[in-house]
Amino acid sequence: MNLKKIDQAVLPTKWGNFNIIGFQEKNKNKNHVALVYGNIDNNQPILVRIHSECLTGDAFFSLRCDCGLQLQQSFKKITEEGQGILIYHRQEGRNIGLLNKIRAYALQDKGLDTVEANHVLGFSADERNFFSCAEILKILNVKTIKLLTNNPFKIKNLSKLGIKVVERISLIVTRNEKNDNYLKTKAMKMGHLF
Ligand SMILES: Nc1nc2c(ncn2[C@@H]2O[C@H](COP(=O)(O)OP(=O)(O)OP(=O)(O)O)[C@@H](O)[C@H]2O)c(=O)[nH]1
Repeated sequence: MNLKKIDQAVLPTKWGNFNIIGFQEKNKNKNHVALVYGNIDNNQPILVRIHSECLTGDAFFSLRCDCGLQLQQSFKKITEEGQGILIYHRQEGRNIGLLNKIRAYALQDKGLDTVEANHVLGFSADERNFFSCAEILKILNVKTIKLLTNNPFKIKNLSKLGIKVVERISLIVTRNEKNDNYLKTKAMKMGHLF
């Protein structure tokens, strides 16, 4: 195991009380969190959202992406389900980091799309991995899940890491003129299903 569970506490949110659990990667100063709702019954597939960090969308209400609204929808769907887990996946900007994401935004302001901008900066379109997410689920004794995502790549990756995804549940948010190109590029070049 590469992850160590640090501690947990109640986190009251506007959707209800979650249990926030902190994890630390061994040998690295990197942390992850899982928010657990309800009494997890591991005899059935658990509703899970793996939400990749997006400071601009999640905290600053950016309209450039769909991240913030997807995060809110995830809280809502998990509480409506009565149980579920939201993993906040600390790989900002599809794992190029915040400063490179700002560089990528600057290139997009000049006309490149999100994939082209990553390439110009020397990255692949998606630099993420899901090792820590699979490990968190295993630590929580969860092996079979229903995943909230539009991205089949996540399902493929989790399956390779021993997590069985029995259902994909879409997270469709309202488009606006600022995120329209981003969402079109994700559908056309990155295989997202909208
Ligand atoms: N490199 C880069 N990252 C971005 C950009 N816009 C958003 N992100 C990051 O993209 C990540 C979210 O990935 P998305 O491709 O939007 O969605 P996903 O997680 O693959 O799929 P969903 O499960 O449907 O949300 C977050 O880490 C964001 O910070 C961008 O223009 N460039």
